Amino acid sequence: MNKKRPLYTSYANSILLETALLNKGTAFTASERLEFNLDGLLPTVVETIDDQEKRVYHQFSELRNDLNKHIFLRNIQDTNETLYFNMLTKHLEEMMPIIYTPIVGLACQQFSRIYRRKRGLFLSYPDRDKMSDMLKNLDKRNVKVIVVTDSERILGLGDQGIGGMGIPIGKLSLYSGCGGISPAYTLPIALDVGTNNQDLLDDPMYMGWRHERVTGEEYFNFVDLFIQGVKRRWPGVLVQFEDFAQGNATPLLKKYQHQICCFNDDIQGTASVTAGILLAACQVYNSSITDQRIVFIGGGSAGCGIAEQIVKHMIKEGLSEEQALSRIYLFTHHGLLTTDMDHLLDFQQKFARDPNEISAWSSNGQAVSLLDLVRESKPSILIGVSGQAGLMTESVIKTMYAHCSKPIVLPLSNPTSHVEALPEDVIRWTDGNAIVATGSPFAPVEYQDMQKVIVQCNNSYIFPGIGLGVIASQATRVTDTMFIVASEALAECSPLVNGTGNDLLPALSQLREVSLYIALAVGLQAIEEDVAPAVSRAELEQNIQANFWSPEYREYRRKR
Ligand SMILES: O=C([O-])CC(=O)C(=O)O
Ligand SMILES: [Mg+2]
Repeated sequence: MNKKRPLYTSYANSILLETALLNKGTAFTASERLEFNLDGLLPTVVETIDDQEKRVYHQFSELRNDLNKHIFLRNIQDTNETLYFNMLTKHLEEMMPIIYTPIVGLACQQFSRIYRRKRGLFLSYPDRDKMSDMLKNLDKRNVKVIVVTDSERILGLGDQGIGGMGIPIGKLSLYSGCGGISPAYTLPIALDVGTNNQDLLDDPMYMGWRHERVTGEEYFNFVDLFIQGVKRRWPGVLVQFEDFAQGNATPLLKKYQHQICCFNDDIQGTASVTAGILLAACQVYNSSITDQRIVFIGGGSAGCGIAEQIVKHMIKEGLSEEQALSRIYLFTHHGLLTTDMDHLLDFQQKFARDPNEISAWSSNGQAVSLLDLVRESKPSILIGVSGQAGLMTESVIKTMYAHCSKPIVLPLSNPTSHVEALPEDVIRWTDGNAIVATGSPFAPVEYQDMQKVIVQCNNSYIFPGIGLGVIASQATRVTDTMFIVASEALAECSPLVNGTGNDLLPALSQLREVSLYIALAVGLQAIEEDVAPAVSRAELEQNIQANFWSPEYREYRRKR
């Protein structure tokens, strides 16, 4: 809902035009131009935001190169945020791949080369004694959502040093563009704890701290300084951890999820969207999540996060934990995880299988291969979270299909170059019978006379709605159950499930509606779990609407 009240500001002259959150450019009216000493600083004509949007969209459309398109959009964002989000919401499907996955990956890799202007906070380890000052220097009094990364695992691209800042910026664009959180309330943060990326360390243009990564106690103490500082500066703020390496992601989540309002998007957001897709697919097939057998390729924190959440849904649907776990197999670069392996990570333990159970599965007397596993365990669902291209080979998919006439195949690794299989291949290898969803966007696949839409199984379906729900309900914690209800809400939005269309998930252009729907479920759950003030459903709905920002200009008055 757009706030129609006038906005009072003491900024004037070119300062007003150079403040991206307030700038309206040629849309300042004649009386505002007089009031704010803007006469002469702008071309004569007074335009509407639609006029401006047409011009910038035309400029955008003239560009041929995706990275240049990204730079162009970021530039509009840095000069006029309202116009940027107005254009983004009008062309979400076209622009999402530019400001978000996959092109944002390239922008992170090239960050120090394409850098233009300041945005967000860079908190570097050598400045750790100045943490409070750095947080104070940012002149946003009312930050409600922070997305923070230490850039060690940017998408599937690994350590990008401070270049990882592109990710929090992109995620927060979706918070505002899809989740209706005003950009006045958002803050991207890069923790600069060094980089182990030698190319960056050797690059004379690299703009981060030229030092190997700080690790262990020093690292965790630094993150803690940051968290405590944020708690003092913006009490109650929602913190989204993004693209931390798996060795740190789970410990940080475990440490802080009961201390502050926070979540890890790669673990919990990815799990939630995947579970939502699986719930929807099960409903379409008239089966239950409890009937599925699932093989994961990759067993890192994201994969285990998905597995954890699937287990919770299975238990909710009546299985014991043991029964649920018996339906899940994790295959990593060490092979199928079994209890006799000595390098299992904490979060992998419960998914490890009894080696006796699988001892006869190998076809050549060696370790069980992925193909052996698929042949013997007969999965109905195959999930790729390996970060490695091509692991879902033709023989793997065909073997799966031989045992399951309607396979669900999710090659989720990002960006596009890291996908485990191309959707068109999976569809061909399964005679058009597979449901395929990917982490990065893919064009629809033509198969015989059908056009198959490839659903994007990306956490962007979930985190904007979680954020909106948390903010509107004033939740003080993000609980696991909020992600469970978010998945169920997402499944209810499935056009195939609710009979409004032929696709498994709503189009990206519907993300605003989806986020509103998820926010309500999340807010209700927060109230139910007593982590948010008790209000009626109607009041919560009202709060969600009141918090839902629309990228339109307001009338300005001078604050004296
Ligand atoms: O950013 C995305 O597209 C999804 C995500 O969180 C990741 O791959 O790390
Ligand atoms: Mg991520």
